[in-house]
Amino acid sequence: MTGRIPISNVQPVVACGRYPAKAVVGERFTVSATVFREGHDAVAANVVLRDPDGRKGPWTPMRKLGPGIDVWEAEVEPTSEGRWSFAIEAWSDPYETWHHDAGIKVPAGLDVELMLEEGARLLERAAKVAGRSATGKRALTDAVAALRDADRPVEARYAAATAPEVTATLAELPLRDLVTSTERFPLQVDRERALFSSWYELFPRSEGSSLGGDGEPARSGTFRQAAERLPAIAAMGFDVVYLPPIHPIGFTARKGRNNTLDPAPDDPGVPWAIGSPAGGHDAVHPDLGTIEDFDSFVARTRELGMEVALDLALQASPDHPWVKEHPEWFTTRADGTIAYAENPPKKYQDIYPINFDNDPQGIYNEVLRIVRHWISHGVRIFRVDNPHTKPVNFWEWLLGEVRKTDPDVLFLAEAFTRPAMMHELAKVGYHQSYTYFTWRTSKQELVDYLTELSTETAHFYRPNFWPNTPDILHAYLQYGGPAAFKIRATLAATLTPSYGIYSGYELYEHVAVRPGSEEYLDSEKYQYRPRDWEAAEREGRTLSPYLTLLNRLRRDHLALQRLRGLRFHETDSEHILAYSKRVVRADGSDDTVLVVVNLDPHSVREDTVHLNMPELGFGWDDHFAVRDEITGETFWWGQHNYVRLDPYTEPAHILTVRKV
Ligand SMILES: O=P(O)(O)O[C@H]1O[C@H](CO)[C@@H](O[C@H]2O[C@H](CO)[C@@H](O)[C@H](O)[C@H]2O)[C@H](O)[C@H]1O
Repeated sequence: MTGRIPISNVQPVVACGRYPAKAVVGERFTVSATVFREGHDAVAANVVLRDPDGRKGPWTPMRKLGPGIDVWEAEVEPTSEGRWSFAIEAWSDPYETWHHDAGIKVPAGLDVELMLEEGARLLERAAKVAGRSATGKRALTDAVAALRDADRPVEARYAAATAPEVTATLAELPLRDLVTSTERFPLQVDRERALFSSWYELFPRSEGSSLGGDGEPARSGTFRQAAERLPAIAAMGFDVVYLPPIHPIGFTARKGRNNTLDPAPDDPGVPWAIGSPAGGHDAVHPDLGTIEDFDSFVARTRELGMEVALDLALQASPDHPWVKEHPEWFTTRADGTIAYAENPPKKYQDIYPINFDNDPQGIYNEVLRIVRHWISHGVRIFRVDNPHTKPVNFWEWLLGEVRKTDPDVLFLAEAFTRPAMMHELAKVGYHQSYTYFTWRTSKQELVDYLTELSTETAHFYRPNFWPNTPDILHAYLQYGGPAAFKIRATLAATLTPSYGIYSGYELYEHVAVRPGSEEYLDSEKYQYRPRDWEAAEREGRTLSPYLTLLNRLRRDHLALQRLRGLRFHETDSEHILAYSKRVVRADGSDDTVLVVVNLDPHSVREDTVHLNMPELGFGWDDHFAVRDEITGETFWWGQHNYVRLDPYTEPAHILTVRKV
């Protein structure tokens, strides 16, 4: 049934409240609803935010967006992790109704004494509301006396009842009639890294590895060697070190270099082909070292202020212990064979997919055991490979179980598939999700996609932007030269609060295995990839100083740590993209970053940026100082601004706004 005061279109609500909306600790976000009533009496609304213990938050009145719209909103800010809730209360506002009516009738001389007495009775009632401060009470009783003081001029009596101290007192604790509440809507509040994180993907086996040759076999790097690379990653400002699977790799149907099906004897195989006689998902590859070496790697990562994210790829090489111990976990065909996995058109001939329906309880328990095993080794983040090829209700169960014991453990969904599945995975509990960003390169594509991500889906889908991954070397990077790497890193790092790069990005690695392919030549998925980081630094062949700057700006600017608050600004050229990120804090202060990017990595582009000034907190005719954090230059900007961006020097402005 509709309540006495109708309340509809409550946001943020996911699937009618079946799943929680998402926020992180300290994230201020907008709650909104449509509220109205019959007739002409005034209505108002407020949000009731409750913490995980059910305690109510501070009184949060909502404001009406504009006349005739009936949309109300307010900002709330959860302060701790856990399952919060919120409800909207709508009510009839007798004081506001009186204020409006008396404002018309008293000056017109209509029902004057009656109106003033009705006002006095209302304020008398308001003075008795429990919890009213002594000062507030006095302001109201003084107004009551003034309203009834027939010796004063009528205007003065009316003015006393509408004085700022009276309206402020009533704003603090209003008179509320016909209070109508919605149900409580769930809100999951996670630790901040669920929203704001900077990922670096690293194959530990490549650090200190050798490709062999001259009769020498290829040699794997180890956890201990990979740990030596950690300080450089931390110095660049990354905070999550993501490791592709670290488990033993199968021999049967092992793949060779460049995804060939006839490996050389010393080809190491693909890390995602998990399982060999040395163990399965709970073991470490013997070439990488021991579990103690892994523990030291995790500890060193933490010492440097970062976290390890581990790959969770639920599939098995034909040599995985599961294949012998639990043949029922796989689908056996009529000829007795098990079909290999596919993600069409990709073929994964070296792995078997799991059939979750044959022995759900057995598989569920085994996966939970594995996840808990790695949690016990200090892993608090999992990057889940191809979650869209497993049942959604399995993920809902698994993530729910983990949340019960380890609510700080985060999961990133690597589902490159249709939006319905990507959204559902986020709704049932994934904290972050990969996106289509890698393939959105034109201005219109970026505007459309980012508008969707930062508004329509922001309350349940936290995007993580990757300019490259070991599977995706976009043509833009293959043919755009170093400028393309700068441009895509700038976009990824400033458009959304979570982004990541796969190592080698800073070295501008850009050669595809063949024209038209997005696969790297000599991909690290199939072989070791030793890199001479020091020589690249020495010779200035690295983007790492720029990445360091981007990550510093992300740490320094709250606006870059939030998804909501992104606005695009008009530009004349199809090659120039302009946007701002802005956060207004509870005390009214704000943080604003303006970014202008030349999307054309080949040519200098000049253009005019037309700023939507109110979106930046300015009037249309205001002027203000901006500092380009890349070059250190300061400009004086207003509504219309000339820009010239040269991809061979700096293809972007990252401007911090100075308010004077
Ligand atoms: O299917 P996606 O594009 O989402 O890619 C992810 O999953 C793949 C399967 O795990 C994985 O593919 C790699 O491992 C396979 C199994 O060893 C191998 O057959 C593929 O050639 C190799 O690319 C991919 O890396 C991962 O991101």
